[in-house]
Amino acid sequence: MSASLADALHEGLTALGLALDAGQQAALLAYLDWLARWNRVYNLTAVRDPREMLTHHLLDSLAVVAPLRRQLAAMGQSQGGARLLDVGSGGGLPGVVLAIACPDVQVSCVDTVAKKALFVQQVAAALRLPNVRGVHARVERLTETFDVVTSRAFASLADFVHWSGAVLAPQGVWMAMKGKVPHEEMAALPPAVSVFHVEPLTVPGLEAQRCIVWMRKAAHAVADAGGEST
Ligand SMILES: C[S@@+](CC[C@H](N)C(=O)[O-])C[C@H]1O[C@@H](n2cnc3c(N)ncnc32)[C@H](O)[C@@H]1O
Repeated sequence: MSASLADALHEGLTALGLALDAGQQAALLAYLDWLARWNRVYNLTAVRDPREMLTHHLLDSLAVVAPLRRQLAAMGQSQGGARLLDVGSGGGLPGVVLAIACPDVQVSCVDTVAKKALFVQQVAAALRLPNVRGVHARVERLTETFDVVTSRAFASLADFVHWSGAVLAPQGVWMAMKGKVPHEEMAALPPAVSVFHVEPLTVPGLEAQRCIVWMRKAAHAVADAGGEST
């Protein structure tokens, strides 16, 4: 990767207020390199220019790191041991980026397309990321539970929570990465799901609007399901 990409990443991290060490920054650039090189074979992303990929994919995903850390702290979850599922992860966005930035969080990236899950597995091995794995499955078929279930460019909020409801731990949270605040999608959510925060994001170098829609299972829904605290 060129020095200018490394500089651009460094600038982006500074703008986001994220302190990642040299090893983490090198891993992010190596991941970008993998994405760029394997894009044609795996059809991972429509964005092909490395500089654009840095902004649209890496920095876009890195923008949720600080909010994620704050949320885990609020949940009383030290990052160590927290389990995160990235639904419809494709080439590992945001899952691989979050795994690099938060080495104590255990990240699973699930996708229905085998070659995408395989790509994540290959990246995890090549970059020596023991806390990330690619899972080839429909999210509806998974049986484990997770503290945080996230997605980016995946589905409407209603479909996202419907398909991943069974894998969210009773006290867990959904972290949906969205563009503009999706008022209509929020209005279409079932009563068993409550939005507790809509968090605006600023992505360095990106003009477009971004936000996180934080959701959890409504208290009555957890009680009805006989849920217990994690
Ligand atoms: C538009 S891509 C987004 C990829 C990535 N999150 C990103 O931001 O670049 C949506 C992905 O969801 C996957 N997908 C669709 N339905 C799924 C399901 N039920 N379970 C798991 N993955 C699914 C697709 O195979 C596709 O890779």
